[in-house]
Amino acid sequence: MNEQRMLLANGRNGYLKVEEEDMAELLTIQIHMAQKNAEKDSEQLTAVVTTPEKCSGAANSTNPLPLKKVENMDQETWQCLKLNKRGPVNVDFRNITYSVPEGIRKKGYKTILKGISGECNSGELTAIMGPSGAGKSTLLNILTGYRTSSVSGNIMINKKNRDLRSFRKMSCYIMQDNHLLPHLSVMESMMVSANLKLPQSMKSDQKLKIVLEIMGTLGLSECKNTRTCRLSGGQRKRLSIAQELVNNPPVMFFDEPTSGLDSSSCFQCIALLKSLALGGRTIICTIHQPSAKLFEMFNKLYILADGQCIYKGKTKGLIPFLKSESLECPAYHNPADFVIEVACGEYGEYVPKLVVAIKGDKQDQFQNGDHKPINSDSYSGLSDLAMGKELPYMRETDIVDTICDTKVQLNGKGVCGTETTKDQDDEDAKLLPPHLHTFETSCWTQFCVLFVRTFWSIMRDETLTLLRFVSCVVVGVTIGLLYFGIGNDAGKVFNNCGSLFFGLLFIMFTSLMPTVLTFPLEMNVFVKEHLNYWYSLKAYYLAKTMADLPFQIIVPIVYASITYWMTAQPNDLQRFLLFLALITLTALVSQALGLLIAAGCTLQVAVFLGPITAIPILLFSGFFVSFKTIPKYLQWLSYMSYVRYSFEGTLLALYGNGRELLDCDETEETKRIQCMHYRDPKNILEDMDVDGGDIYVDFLVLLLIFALLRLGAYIVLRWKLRMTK
Ligand SMILES: Nc1ncnc2c1ncn2[C@@H]1O[C@H](COP(=O)(O)OP(=O)(O)OP(=O)(O)O)[C@@H](O)[C@H]1O
Repeated sequence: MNEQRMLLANGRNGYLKVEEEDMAELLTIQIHMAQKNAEKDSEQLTAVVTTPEKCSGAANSTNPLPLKKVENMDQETWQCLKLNKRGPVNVDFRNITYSVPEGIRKKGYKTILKGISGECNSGELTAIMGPSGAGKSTLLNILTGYRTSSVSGNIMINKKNRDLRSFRKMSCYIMQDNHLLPHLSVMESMMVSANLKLPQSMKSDQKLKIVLEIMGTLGLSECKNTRTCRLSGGQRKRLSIAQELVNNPPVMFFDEPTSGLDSSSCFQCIALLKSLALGGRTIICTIHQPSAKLFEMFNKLYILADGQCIYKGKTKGLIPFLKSESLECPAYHNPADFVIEVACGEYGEYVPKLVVAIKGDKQDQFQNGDHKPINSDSYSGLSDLAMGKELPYMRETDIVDTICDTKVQLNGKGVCGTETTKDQDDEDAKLLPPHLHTFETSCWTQFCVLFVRTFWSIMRDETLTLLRFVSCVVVGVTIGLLYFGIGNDAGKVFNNCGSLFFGLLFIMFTSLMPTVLTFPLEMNVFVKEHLNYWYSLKAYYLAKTMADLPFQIIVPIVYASITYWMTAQPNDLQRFLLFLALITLTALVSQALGLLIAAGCTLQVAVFLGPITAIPILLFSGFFVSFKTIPKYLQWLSYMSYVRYSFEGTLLALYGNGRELLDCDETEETKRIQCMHYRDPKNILEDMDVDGGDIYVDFLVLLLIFALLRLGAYIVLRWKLRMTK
């Protein structure tokens, strides 16, 4: 009775007949793939469900089985939503408890999940529901493996203990906020995903075919050239799903997939999840309060109230279950609303009663189905693994058994069914064959793909990139005009030092602030993609910093070239090149500082902290207060100020190394004395307190600070990733 049979007729107006007792009475899906252009690029997935909205809960089994009409959906497209050549992946969790420290001093503990258990099977769409604060997102984060610390209990994959790394590889987590890079088009975003998530050995045209198929199926072909920042909420959601679908993961998690969508888009979204589940995947999502129409599309429900499970089982079993506990859903009332009201205590203190009831003998009655996954073809990867062969495209699900078996063989005892802890995960990871831990592509490929993506993102960020260039030209010309031709004038030495210092200050802020402003936003995308196993932190960090390098170099070079000649600094190539190098190095150090601040803070904190850190750096740079006049107990701060080395180096580059005497045109007696004093560049260096300095030491120290800041930013990023767990 519970078998699913899908009959697909080839051709544009094929009919898909799905027989499934569980869902037969609940919905009639009509997936309409409208063809808008000759190449089928504009296919739009629209789905219409007709379902009784009354609070019947249980299905009427005498109804004739509905015929699902699929228009314009050829077999190839349907295949795209199907999970081929995979065994089912069932996720079981037992006795999950999660506590967090509570209170300002964190002395107490708050238990958010209180020993809950359940199972999510392949071929099913499971909804985790409950009132706000019930613990839905927490449970989802634990199931996905995004949260591992302070969690106790067992999570099992196909009845065997979960190995976190390999599970991450075979699953994906689509978060509530669709974190996408705004300046990439839909097609480009998809190709980045394909190039990172599909095996390196796969040919480009094959990857393109997969991408086009998925885009067509999810109705994204029409907007393939649209930048993601211009997509609608529904399109953004579909793009997030499409990106993860590229490698055909058998387990997909969604956090509030319908949030922010209108009712039609909500319906399209859940219809899509349903299609993915029908394709053989295990689909688990949290949902707040679905409409009756959406509610009935779910195969299974897992309802939480105050961290405890008050119902788990088939959707159609909910109303009979509540009825058996004397909770009668009023006629024409949405069952989803009703159960949330019950969970909130609107009908009295029913939660403890329901918790006990669903834990007891009633769970079998409502929970288990007679579920049978669609794809039961099994694949034994064990022999391949044993032979050290590379496993073919996306067979992780099949590897699940192998992983556990391998562990059992390796450690000589069964580890399945033991408590899942972070240490355990780490321990397990060590036991696994190394190639199962790795990403689909090599570190070099990841770097190349991410480098190109970051480079184009910066190029297309017209506002910021253009602003950086325009401001450097405008400020450069303004400074040039303000201090025009003073570089060789002994009477205007201090004005010249002021122009040099202002140049460093300008370069410092134009490098620091864009990084501080943009990096925290990018972090969300990075965390999502990294945790979904697209690429390593190493590859990302290298690509990110290298792609920004040309911009960090060009801006100071343009600025320095304009001001150097306009302010008539010495006509000497060596001095000019040293000046350029120092300005550029200052820009790089500032960017590294911005990166460190942005990596460790939220956007709000970073925006505040960025300019604030600049104050002591500038104060102790030697321009406002000379080193000798700084109180002894504060002098160490001067060594920390990288602008001190930049400024000292700049003065040495321009006035040091045996520069000829400067011009002096002063006629006024008092000024002439000072002017004659500063004709000798040595006196300038002496009075600026840099005469004992060495320009090459300045370069070395700047390079050292740059390296330390970059390393610091990497460590902070790594630490932050750990903290998210
Ligand atoms: N790190 C934490 N420290 C303290 N309390 C926390 C922490 N994380 C979660 N909580 C609390 O745990 C409870 C469950 O949070 P969770 O985000 O899982 O709820 P939810 O059911 O997803 O709610 P919503 O539907 O409103 O998003 C909330 O009361 C929340 O305040």
